[in-house]
Amino acid sequence: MTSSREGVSKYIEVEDDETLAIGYYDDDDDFDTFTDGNLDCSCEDGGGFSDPLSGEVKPRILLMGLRRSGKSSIQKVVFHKMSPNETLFLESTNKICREDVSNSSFVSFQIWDFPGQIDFFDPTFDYEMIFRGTGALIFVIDSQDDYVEALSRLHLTVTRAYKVNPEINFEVFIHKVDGLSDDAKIEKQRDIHKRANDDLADAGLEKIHLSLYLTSIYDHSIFEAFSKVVQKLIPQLPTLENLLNIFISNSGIEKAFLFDVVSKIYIATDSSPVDMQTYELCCDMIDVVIDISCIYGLTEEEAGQPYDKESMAIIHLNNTTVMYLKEVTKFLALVCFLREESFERKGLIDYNFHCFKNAIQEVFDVRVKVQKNRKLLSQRRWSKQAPMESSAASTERRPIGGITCQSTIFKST
Ligand SMILES: Nc1nc2c(ncn2[C@@H]2O[C@H](COP(=O)(O)OP(=O)(O)OP(=O)(O)O)[C@@H](O)[C@H]2O)c(=O)[nH]1
Repeated sequence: MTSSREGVSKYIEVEDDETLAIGYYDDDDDFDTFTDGNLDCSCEDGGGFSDPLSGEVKPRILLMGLRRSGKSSIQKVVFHKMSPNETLFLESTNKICREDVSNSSFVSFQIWDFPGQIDFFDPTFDYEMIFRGTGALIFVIDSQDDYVEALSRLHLTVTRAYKVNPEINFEVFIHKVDGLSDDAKIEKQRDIHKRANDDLADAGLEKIHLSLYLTSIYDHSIFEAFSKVVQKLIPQLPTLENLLNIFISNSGIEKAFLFDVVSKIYIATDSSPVDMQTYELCCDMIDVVIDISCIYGLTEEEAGQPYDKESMAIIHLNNTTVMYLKEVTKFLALVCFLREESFERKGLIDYNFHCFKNAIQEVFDVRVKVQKNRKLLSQRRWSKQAPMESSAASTERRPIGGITCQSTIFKST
């Protein structure tokens, strides 16, 4: 399964304080510039879940850390399906690279991969401009290396970013933990957590919250960590969680995940705890569905979409658990875990799923409306044609939590 943009990665080169050369590296590695500066690169989506809002401001995720800590590898493995072994041949990044990830409307953001050493004192580096529009800052620490320098860099980066934008989520990936024993992992995490927080406390910045994750590109931990980072940037998350809770409790399902199929990031799950094994099984199931579909599901005339409206799969595990995957949108899948006896009421589950899908559509529609109004508002602000306070559009904004889903879900008995 590939995004429709595979092979063409969009990048941005920071040239000076104000000027950004916007363009992309194509397969022959030439940097081509968009003359009109049009950055809209969301995927076309016939399923009705595309984002028709060109010019929408997407949350920005920054990947920072020392040289060779693994930033580019993370981006390539999670978003470009690069196999972990291939990352051995990645060259060092020497300029800021930007990529738009627009798999579905809920998973839509920009990733900025920074070269190892950013000099905050370099006058040509406008870090204020960069941090101002940032949703999450991922700082990657190589756990197989001495991390004293990384910690001081983390401190400098976090304090600078916080001063510019206190809303940023600070995420620390303690990376390359594949070479460590379980005890060593816990010990490293504890030590890094303590030292980083002590440094912040010394600077009087104990209110800054750092979230720590143990990650490796050689297992699913990097996908799980990225899922959590992305989830924090989805304003509709509580609504999605709520919908999943209602769906599973009325259908006899034990656990359900809403997955972005392309990246295998789960954008929401019900409120019961997630264990790594369950998450890994879901990822494997998605791979199986896509692989089987690629091999047996595509006719020669088809342009090659292995995931579509018809996509669904049922896997019976040997512990009386059933895994059930259903297509929600062109880019989203619902993966559920349930007992065999609950699966006997498949009709009820399918009906409830239908209601769930409609509810997701409603959430999406509200989001589109909010974004449209925001765009309208900013256009008006720029053209100074209408005062901001009296804009009718602003009255249209309503909190996403206020959605009432009208679909009736039937209760499993
Ligand atoms: N063992 C292990 N190696 C990793 C992991 N992630 C990345 N690497 C390796 O780390 C090396 C550096 O990775 P890069 O992704 O180029 O690092 P970077 O941070 O982008 O480096 P710069 O571009 O120089 O800033 C590569 O050889 C990767 O194969 C991991 O999870 N485990």
